[in-house]
Amino acid sequence: MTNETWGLVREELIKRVGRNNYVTWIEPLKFSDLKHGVARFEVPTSFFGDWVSRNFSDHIRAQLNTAGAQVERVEFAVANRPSAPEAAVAPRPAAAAQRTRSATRSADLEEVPGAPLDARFTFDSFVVGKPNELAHAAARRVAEGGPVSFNPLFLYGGVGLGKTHLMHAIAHELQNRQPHLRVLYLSAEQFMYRFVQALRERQIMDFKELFRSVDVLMVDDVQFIAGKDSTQEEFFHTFNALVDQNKQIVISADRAPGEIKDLEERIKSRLQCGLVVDLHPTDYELRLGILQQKVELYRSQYRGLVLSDGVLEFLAHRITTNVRVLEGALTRLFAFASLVGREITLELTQDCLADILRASDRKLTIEEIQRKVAEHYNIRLSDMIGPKRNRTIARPRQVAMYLAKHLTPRSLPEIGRRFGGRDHTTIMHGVRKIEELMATDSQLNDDLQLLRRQLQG
Ligand SMILES: Nc1ncnc2c1ncn2[C@@H]1O[C@H](COP(=O)(O)OP(=O)(O)OP(=O)(O)O)[C@@H](O)[C@H]1O
Repeated sequence: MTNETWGLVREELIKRVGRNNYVTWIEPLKFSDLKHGVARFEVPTSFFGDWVSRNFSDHIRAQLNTAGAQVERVEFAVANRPSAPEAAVAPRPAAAAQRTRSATRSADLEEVPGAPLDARFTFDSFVVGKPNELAHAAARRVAEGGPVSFNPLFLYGGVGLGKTHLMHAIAHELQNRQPHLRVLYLSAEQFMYRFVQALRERQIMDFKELFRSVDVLMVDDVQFIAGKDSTQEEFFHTFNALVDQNKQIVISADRAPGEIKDLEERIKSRLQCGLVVDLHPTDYELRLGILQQKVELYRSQYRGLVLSDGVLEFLAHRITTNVRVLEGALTRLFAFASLVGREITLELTQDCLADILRASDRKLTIEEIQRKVAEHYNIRLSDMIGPKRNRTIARPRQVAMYLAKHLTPRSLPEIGRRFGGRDHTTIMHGVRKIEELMATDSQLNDDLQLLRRQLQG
């Protein structure tokens, strides 16, 4: 294979990986040689090589094979040249246009090595509903890039509710509005990975400098660093340095800062300093809105497909787990219907999505609620059904009664039986007590929200 052939193959990869990824990760690859089924490429840094290898080597291999080259493996090696400091990091996503425009700027200014952004995750494609309107409004405010009004913006919520989507949307918007800003988006896992690599390669000063020199830092899934002491420590210092310089930070996690176990107290309290907003579980209207938007997108891809009335409503009603599952269901349905060339009817939907529908139907049991609540309050499961009356036991028990009443279809006597044979009036009293306390006790409200989220997945 020649360099020229690689040039052509490379262009084809845009379709697979998107333009941003292409510009950041594929274009800089230099083809070295292809021998015995191994295609070798030169990369600017070892981080770059690791990243491309982990994220894009399958795409590259597949594309090379499609073009007729016989490739079993793709390897990346750092170019053999004196290491200039600026060669130690990868270019920032979508920075190519800027790179040509501002060729005179110092090299390190242009090199912010973040994770690739998903081109589909924009504000335009984000459907707003009651459960996410506050998170959306806060994200929009940050994306305007005006004076920093809250720092950090902390977005949290259950699996697949749109945290990553909103973070990418902020990054896209900032890059469009203010291309000179250095926006760094990465997951907490990548933060740790980069930190460990910097330690190993004795480049910790470069690491510090780099992370302290961005204008906007976005870290996804921060709960990942809980319990990882030196990473937490480094994160803490980075965080402080940026806040001191009045740089915007956006963080996401699967739960509120105070609820992340094994996260240092000082980090928890810093994370709570800005605006903490919750992406609530979706409601029916939001799910329907998301499905309608997706169908619009699919119309161009699957021309001629007919969708019967009531199918989207059925899906929005039945698949309540998370948006990722909902999207997956719709994608499968359209692909299947187009393969068999049939109209998407309710019947076809039920057949094609039987497994997903069954999984979504899973009923929550009172035992699961008791177990989760006991774990949350750190009491023994046996105390849920036992006779103890002291408040540290009785209150969690009432919380479990309340959740059993609201999250399962069980009657009060049935719930009573599962709580060690208690009378239905005791259950009613417990439920009322919690309802009363909810009016004044914000900690209790937080606990209930978290538990609901965990139980309803
Ligand atoms: N309000 C929304 N409008 C449109 N799409 C959405 C919305 N919420 C979520 N999605 C879509 O659902 C999928 C999952 O969202 P995302 O990856 O942002 O979830 P997450 O909250 O980061 O989940 P995780 O906890 O797994 O990291 C994505 O494809 C995203 O585009």
